[in-house]
Amino acid sequence: MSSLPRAMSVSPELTPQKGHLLRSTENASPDSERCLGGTSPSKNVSNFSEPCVAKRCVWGKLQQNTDVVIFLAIFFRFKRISCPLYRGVISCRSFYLTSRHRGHTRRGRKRLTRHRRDAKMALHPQTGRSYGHHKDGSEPQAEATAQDMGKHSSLGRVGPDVCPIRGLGSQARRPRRGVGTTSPSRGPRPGTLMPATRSRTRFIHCRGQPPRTHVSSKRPKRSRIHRCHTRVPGWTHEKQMGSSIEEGLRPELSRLDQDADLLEEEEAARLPVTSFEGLFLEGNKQPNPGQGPFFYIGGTNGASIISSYCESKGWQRTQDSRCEDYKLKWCEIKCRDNYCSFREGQQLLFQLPNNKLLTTKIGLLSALREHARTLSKARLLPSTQAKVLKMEEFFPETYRLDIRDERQAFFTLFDETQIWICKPTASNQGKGIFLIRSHEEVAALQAKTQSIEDDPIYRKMPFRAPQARVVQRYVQNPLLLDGKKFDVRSYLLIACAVPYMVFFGHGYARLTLSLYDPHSSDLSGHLTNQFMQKKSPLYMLLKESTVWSMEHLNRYINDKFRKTKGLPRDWVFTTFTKRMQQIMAHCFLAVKSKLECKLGYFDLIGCDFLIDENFKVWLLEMNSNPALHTNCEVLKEVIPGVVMETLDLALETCQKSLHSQKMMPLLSQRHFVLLYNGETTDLWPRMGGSRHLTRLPPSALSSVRAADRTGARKPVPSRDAPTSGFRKSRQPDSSGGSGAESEPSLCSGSPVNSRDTAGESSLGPPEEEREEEHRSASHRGS
Ligand SMILES: Nc1ncnc2c1ncn2[C@@H]1O[C@H](COP(=O)(O)OP(=O)(O)OP(=O)(O)O)[C@@H](O)[C@H]1O
Ligand SMILES: [Mg+2]
Ligand SMILES: [Mg+2]
Repeated sequence: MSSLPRAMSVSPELTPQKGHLLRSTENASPDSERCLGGTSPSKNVSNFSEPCVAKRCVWGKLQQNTDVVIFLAIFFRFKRISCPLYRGVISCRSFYLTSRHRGHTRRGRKRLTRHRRDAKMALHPQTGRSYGHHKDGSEPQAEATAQDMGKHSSLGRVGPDVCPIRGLGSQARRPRRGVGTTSPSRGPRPGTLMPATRSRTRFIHCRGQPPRTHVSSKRPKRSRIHRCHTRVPGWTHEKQMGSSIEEGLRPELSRLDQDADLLEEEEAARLPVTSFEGLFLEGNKQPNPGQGPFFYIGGTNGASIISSYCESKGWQRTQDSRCEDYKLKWCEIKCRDNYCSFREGQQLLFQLPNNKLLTTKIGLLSALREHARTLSKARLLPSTQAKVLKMEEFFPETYRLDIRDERQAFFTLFDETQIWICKPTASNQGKGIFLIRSHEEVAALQAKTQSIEDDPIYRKMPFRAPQARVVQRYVQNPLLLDGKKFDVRSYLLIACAVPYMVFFGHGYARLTLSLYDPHSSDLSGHLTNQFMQKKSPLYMLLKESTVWSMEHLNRYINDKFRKTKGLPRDWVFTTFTKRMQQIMAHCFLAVKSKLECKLGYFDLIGCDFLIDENFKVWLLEMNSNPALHTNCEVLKEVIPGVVMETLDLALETCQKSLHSQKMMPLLSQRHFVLLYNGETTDLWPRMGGSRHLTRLPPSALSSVRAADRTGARKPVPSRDAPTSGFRKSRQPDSSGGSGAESEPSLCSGSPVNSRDTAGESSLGPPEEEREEEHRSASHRGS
């Protein structure tokens, strides 16, 4: 407790208004007694603008009645009421963080020095003395410390290691034991800004935001987060701890931060490119403990791979989800705040904010439908007669159950010769899926949806409302591998969003454990997800057989079907690969103009394909946050490569975009295949201004090169399958797709402002949004 007066004496002579405020809060002189004795807060605030009076108040009171001050400090600490003292403390901390951060740069230090000198002169024009001097000459210890510091270091010298708020700097940087000058070599450590053993230091740092680790040359703007109120659908709405306290203080804080912000913005305006360079070019640096660069991983999906990648670059992992000074953030679950505080061009953030346009079942269906409408209109134009991929050629017939007309259409067309599969829009891992085969099952579904629609309570309960669902025609005749059903997981990588750099990547095949029987009611034979297979007691024994590499699949198909079905050699790496690429490019184009893009956003989307016995390729769905587990040997081989190349490409493309460099060739491109190069296709601003894509007029849009290379990964040579010819092979596409197929020039031309039809009328608010918001924390990529 003895250190409390020192804490409260922090920053007497310092800098502009921040220091003034703090001093004012400590007023115990006649002036301040009036304040504390019940003057209105507004009056108190006005008093703060009189620094000299306030300063005298502080020291007078401290000197006379330290215990009263201590008591009041504790009182306000616990009461958390909006009072000058409290505001002052907040301001002090805020300014401390700001200044400390600015002190990281040489220019920042110079500015601080100049700024302080000005402040000192303003406070003591006659004497030129800057520090709190009491009429009686007495000084609290912190004051003495401050003066000591002044002696040891020149008066105006302020280094990065000396907090501009005197006394607080040394306290902030190390435990209070042995207060004195701070070693210049000592930097702040994240999470250890203030020693927890001292109530005074806790007092200061418990307010406002939790300790953060400021590393980059630009101060994270706390206020920006809170200023951003846009409710972006599709993410969890995390409440920041302590935000309510700060909300109440926002006007004061923003006013008080103004100076620092202005200074910093000036500074940032001078040095933007250097800071970007620093950010993206400093890979493989020696780690500097506690100093970053930082990365944050939310969840466990792929965490160890991402983590080792980042650590190999010399970055440090932070566990603070609110850390804003990160270089890379990879979260399983999208969080609105991440996007609000995102610093374009300085950071990498995994997942596009509205990737649900592709990665929910209703989103994808709606996007494809709308794209089909646009394309059909375009087809009427004589200049766009090229063959276009049709949705029904690769996407099983699907109906939304949350739209009455569609539901009715499905109930009407159903007959018992078909099987349908009913899936929740935004779920994964096969959860909530069931098959519909009989009229009874249809009737039950009809009754359920009807009762839900009729129930007003359900409609009003946002979290209890039934999930929006689709029914999809079940592909009854899948290609089987040794009698087992399988699907193929591939990847759509949006490595860069400004300009778009979109890639295709091979994944693996997922097989069921049991033999396929279309009439079986056991879902584990119908659903090929690993999650479903893991439920089987045989899984641990046979898990290696449930995941095949693409090479294995290729060999198998070569061996078993090449002759009997008249397939080209290496069908998997030629025709099939090309078809997947076409489909992915088509889907991407369907949403291209609607995705929210900022430089630094990147996304890895898992795409599931089913091959039927006629070798027709079906897209089943696209997944955000695809599973990156490595619990099988094949996954151990495939997944780390996918993740690391994803990160490499995201870094390289972002860096090139930032520096207006040509994207190609990409040094980090290994297995991924470029599907879409926005640099050559879109008009986009290279630097400065809004980074939102500027669209060319439709007539100027060139055709999309859906696939500039056919095979992403070379097949492992099999005895009878020499690899030499696999890239050249251009055999007829037995899946029905044409090798020469490309999108016409208008294919990407859905209007910029066109609405996402995923938000069409439904049972109350769009279900997919609600669902996505409330995906449980245990949600894992699948
Ligand atoms: N139309 C269909 N015809 C045949 N099988 C299908 C169809 N749709 C889905 N399946 C099977 O059901 C499985 C789960 O479907 P889907 O992938 O759409 O659901 P999910 O819950 O999102 O699963 P995940 O995200 O884990 O892949 C697929 O892997 C596939 O085996
Ligand atoms: Mg899925
Ligand atoms: Mg799937």
